[in-house]
Amino acid sequence: MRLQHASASKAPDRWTGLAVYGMQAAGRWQGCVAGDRRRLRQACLIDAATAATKMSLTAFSSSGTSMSSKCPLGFKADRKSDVEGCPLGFEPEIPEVQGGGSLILAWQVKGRKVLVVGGGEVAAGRILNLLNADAKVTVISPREGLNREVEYRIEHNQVEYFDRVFEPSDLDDPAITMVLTAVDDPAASSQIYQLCHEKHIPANIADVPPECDFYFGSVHRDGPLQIMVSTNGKGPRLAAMVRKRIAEQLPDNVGDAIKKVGQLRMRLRKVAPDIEQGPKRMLWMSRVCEAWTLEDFCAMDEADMDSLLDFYDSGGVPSLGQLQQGDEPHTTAFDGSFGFHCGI
Ligand SMILES: C[C@@]1(CC(=O)O)c2cc3[nH]c(cc4nc(cc5[nH]c(cc(n2)[C@H]1CCC(=O)O)[C@@](C)(CC(=O)O)[C@@H]5CCC(=O)O)C(CC(=O)O)=C4CCC(=O)O)c(CCC(=O)O)c3CC(=O)O
Ligand SMILES: NC(=O)C1=CN([C@@H]2O[C@H](COP(=O)(O)OP(=O)(O)OC[C@H]3O[C@@H](n4cnc5c(N)ncnc54)[C@H](O)[C@@H]3O)[C@@H](O)[C@H]2O)C=CC1
Repeated sequence: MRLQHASASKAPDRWTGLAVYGMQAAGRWQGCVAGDRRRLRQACLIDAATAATKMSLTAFSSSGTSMSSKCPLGFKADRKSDVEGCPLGFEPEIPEVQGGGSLILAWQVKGRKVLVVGGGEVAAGRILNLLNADAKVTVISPREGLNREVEYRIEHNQVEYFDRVFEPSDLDDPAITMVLTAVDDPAASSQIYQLCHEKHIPANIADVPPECDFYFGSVHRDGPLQIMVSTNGKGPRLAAMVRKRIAEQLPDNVGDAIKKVGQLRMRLRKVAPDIEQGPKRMLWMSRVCEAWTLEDFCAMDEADMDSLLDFYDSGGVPSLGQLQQGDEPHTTAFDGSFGFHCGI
């Protein structure tokens, strides 16, 4: 019998804390993976190919719950004591809760009705954010207070417009998904918030953070890429500074690179459409993303994409350079080792 402990080394930021134990008994490899639930799910993906061919993998969550239901290939479930009895032991890594933050989401408002009250500079920024997300925007604000940008949106029919102050009946339309106020009248702001609250309409009241169901953040946009920075109300101007610093670090055409990855993923789904292919598809796509740099994706063209997809069946992941030199896919099956070695 031979014992082997292998921990992930390829991408330590992602895999720290994951341990894979392999044991060879009667000529057959038995493996168990120790780590938290998230890592176990990743581990199950990593080892999908291996398990299907060479390993019998047993996975446990840190609470001892069997992970079999989560494992794409239905790994054999067993008892936690088997892990505890594992000669190398393990330290499950449980993410620490850091309360006081916001739940950052990418809200899909496409085609939904959003009411903006106010037509000044802050409203102009809100309207742009909404139009960028394909929302149907209604603006309510007296004409004399309109900012030039808001006037432009109205003139070009990019928004629906009512030339008057807010009235409570403006909230009667059940199609209203969200309300944003940016007015220079604190009493009006609080009244609108109260009404939205009663009607369960999520609202952002620009001048009153405690009366916001959600805050805006500083957003970097490049095609499909959006990066939002929030300081949770502490320093909005700093949010903009951090956003600019992050954007400076990115390759110029990273938005295009992301579009291309989107195409690659769609084409991959055509090459491997079956639901059972899901784990292999995700594993291969993850490996490509880890092996290639952002700059590689920026440089990838249609022909590279086609050649790359030719490697999917074998599970191989060529570098961009290899693709461009015309390397052919290997015919041998992918061993599933994903950068760590289990001595199989
Ligand atoms: C809580 C929040 C609620 C919300 O608006 O959703 C909020 C609240 C308030 N902002 C105020 C002031 C300023 N806000 C900005 C700029 C931005 N403010 C944004 C978001 C947020 N602002 C939310 C928290 C987000 C976070 O903390 O991360 C950004 C990120 C996004 C956006 O607005 O789209 C956008 C930068 C976008 C970019 O440039 O990329 C500037 C700078 C400038 O205009 O250049 C100033 C002046 C300088 C200063 O005061 O710091 C005031 C005081 C008003 C007063 O004193 O009267 C309040 C109310 C209060 O704090 O009480
Ligand atoms: N959250 C944020 O990022 C920021 C918030 N603010 C706050 O946002 C608010 C708006 O700021 P600005 O756009 O610079 O002001 P602004 O004075 O340029 O615009 C206010 C707009 O609200 C309209 N308005 C006033 N009362 C109204 C009502 N009852 N119904 C409909 N429209 C009405 C005015 O006609 C005008 O178009 C201010 O209270 C300001 O303190 C200011 C800077 C940043």
